[in-house]
Amino acid sequence: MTGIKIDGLSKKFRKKNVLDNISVEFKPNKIYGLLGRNGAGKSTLLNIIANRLYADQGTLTLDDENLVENDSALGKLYLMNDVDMYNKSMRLDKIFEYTEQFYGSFDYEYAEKLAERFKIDTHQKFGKFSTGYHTIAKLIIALCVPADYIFLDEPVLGLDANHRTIFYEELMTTYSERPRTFVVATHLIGEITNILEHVMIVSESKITLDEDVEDILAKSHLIVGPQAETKDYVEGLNIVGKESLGNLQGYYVYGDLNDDKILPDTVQIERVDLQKMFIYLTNQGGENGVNK
Ligand SMILES: Nc1ncnc2c1ncn2[C@@H]1O[C@H](COP(=O)(O)OP(=O)(O)OP(=O)(O)O)[C@@H](O)[C@H]1O
Repeated sequence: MTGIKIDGLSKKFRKKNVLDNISVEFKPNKIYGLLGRNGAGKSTLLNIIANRLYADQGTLTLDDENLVENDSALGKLYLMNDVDMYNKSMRLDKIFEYTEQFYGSFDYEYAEKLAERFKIDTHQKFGKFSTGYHTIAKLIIALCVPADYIFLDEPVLGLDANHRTIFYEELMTTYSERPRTFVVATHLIGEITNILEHVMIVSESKITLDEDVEDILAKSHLIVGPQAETKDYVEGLNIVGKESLGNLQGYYVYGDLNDDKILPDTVQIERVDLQKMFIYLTNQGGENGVNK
């Protein structure tokens, strides 16, 4: 099992490069975050993987098999996004059956448990759900299909705080009970941070970060102290963000610190809030991309 491999993928809309020569891998049994600002190209990438759009260039494979127009490989993945694949007049429980026909099985027991937790009526017609319940209906399907690669494009849009919490809890539970790969694309970094194992950032048509969260943490530093000394200490380092903390200045640095420089007594290296680091790294990209 080698996972999904994307090599040299490019996509233009009219003359605009949306994805430019991207190479990434999604390995089995891992939770990925695909982060990036609005319009960065996250949905385009997921749509290409799921064959809903075609790339201009590049190769896509799943366990070394070509993923383009290959039903057996496509049956191993599922994409949930804002496009509705279902007839509005179909009841949710009928959609479960329809999904089973396509994917070969469906976890009805878990779907029922999720329906109870979210308090959704599975006899309701798909087109009759409120915005939040519409998303919940699609999330239940995504968590109950037997696919090995589940892509969730902005999965919590329209959900209230309580429903978002249930979703994150259930994602973790189902992942531990039946490991598979989840790729969560979002520009709302906040609450998702704690459940990610690997993060990719899309910015200006490139992947500007592709690392395990553990490694990102090891490379992330917050240097805090009086303005002049701190500025002097961080000079030449890869500063990705800056904030004032009362009379003190904080610099978010991604990458190695300078071992040859002595840290002044007044300056400290503090624990980084990962959520903030992702926001800075996501906003950066382009010329100052962290991998450049
Ligand atoms: N069918 C299309 N025709 C023309 N341009 C498109 C099309 N789909 C996407 N784009 C453009 O491609 C770029 C990337 O869009 P995409 O939806 O992939 O971004 P995203 O990262 O998913 O953004 P968001 O977080 O806002 O959903 C945007 O500039 C968008 O306007």
